[in-house]
Amino acid sequence: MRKVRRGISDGGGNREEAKMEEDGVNLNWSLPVPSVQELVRQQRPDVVPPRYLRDDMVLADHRRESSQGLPCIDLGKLMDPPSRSTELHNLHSACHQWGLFRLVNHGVSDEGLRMMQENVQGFFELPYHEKQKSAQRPGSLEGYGHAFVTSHDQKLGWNDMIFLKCLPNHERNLDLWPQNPPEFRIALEKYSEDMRKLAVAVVNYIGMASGIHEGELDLLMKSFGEGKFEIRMNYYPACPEPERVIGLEPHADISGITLLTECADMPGLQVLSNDDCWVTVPPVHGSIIVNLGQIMEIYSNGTYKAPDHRAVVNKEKERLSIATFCYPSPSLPVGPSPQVLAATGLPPLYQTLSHSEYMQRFFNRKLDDAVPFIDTLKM
Ligand SMILES: O=C(O)CCC(=O)C(=O)O
Ligand SMILES: [Fe+2]
Repeated sequence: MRKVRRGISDGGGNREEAKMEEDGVNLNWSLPVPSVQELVRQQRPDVVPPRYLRDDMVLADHRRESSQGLPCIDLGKLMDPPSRSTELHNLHSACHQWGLFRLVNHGVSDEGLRMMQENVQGFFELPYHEKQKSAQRPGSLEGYGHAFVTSHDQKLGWNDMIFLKCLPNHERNLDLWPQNPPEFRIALEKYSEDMRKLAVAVVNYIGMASGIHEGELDLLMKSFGEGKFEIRMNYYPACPEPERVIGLEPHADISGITLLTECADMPGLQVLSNDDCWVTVPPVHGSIIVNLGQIMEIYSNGTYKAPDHRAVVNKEKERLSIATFCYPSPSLPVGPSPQVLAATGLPPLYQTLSHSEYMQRFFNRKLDDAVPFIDTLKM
């Protein structure tokens, strides 16, 4: 069993949580907590306030390894018939061993990436009261705030975020979309379209690499083309004691795949390797990090993995990242691929659920550290 908690922040079994569980209240919301960016800006602390201290988790776990060996996949080579089969083989190993890879030649224009990154940076540079116009409303995770804070004494990540539903269009809550910087909305619309196109292409090749073909492959691509795209923009301020906090705590995404870009060249993302080391994924200008989410781990019947990853922070400078969570259409059940099962001759490791049941199980699950979410879906 995996050691790392999945998907949800530390809560530690206190009274509020126990009560929420009794009441059947789900976790698709977050308590308002102070902005870390404001805390740093106003107080310029020399030491980290107690609520952010994660000595328990971070120090025990702070072995680092070089990034050598992290896979890099070239989408141009996948698209080009003469180089395809070698690159599919590399993609298969990347998804199997890491569940994460750097993608180059991805076809998203530098201009599109830059415009989005500048607008995200511009949003976080606004005065607090301006950002608060997009603040999360009670009972929802969408908007400017924090995710998965469910009790008043819960430890916090060194992070502020804004989380917005982008596609399909009718899922947008435009009242939460910042009007400032003035080009933010245009940039986000364009970026989410770019991410949709890219996700369809990436999923096509991940499907091929896992041995899926014809009708099922078409269905997989179509369902990502019609899928849900949700974007989380993260701001991690510089921290006086970076080794004592965590930017974003270890988790695996519940998406199909996640496409991650970074606004500058500050490292922070780390992925857990097969031999349990946190490996830094250094930013490389213009590339996009792809990590598999738990829907793809289930779809591949466990052949591919949704890796545990986390973000650490540093003393020198803030770091900003943009994570696009790409989900297949809710009409596609979440379960092992019939063609993968047929090709491997293995029994299904996971149950097949409707998309809404999968999401409900995630948000309604018990805050039980011992069992990672994906393991609760095993047969
Ligand atoms: O900031 C990062 O590099 C990681 C972001 C992430 O994992 C997430 O938002 O789910
Ligand atoms: Fe993530």
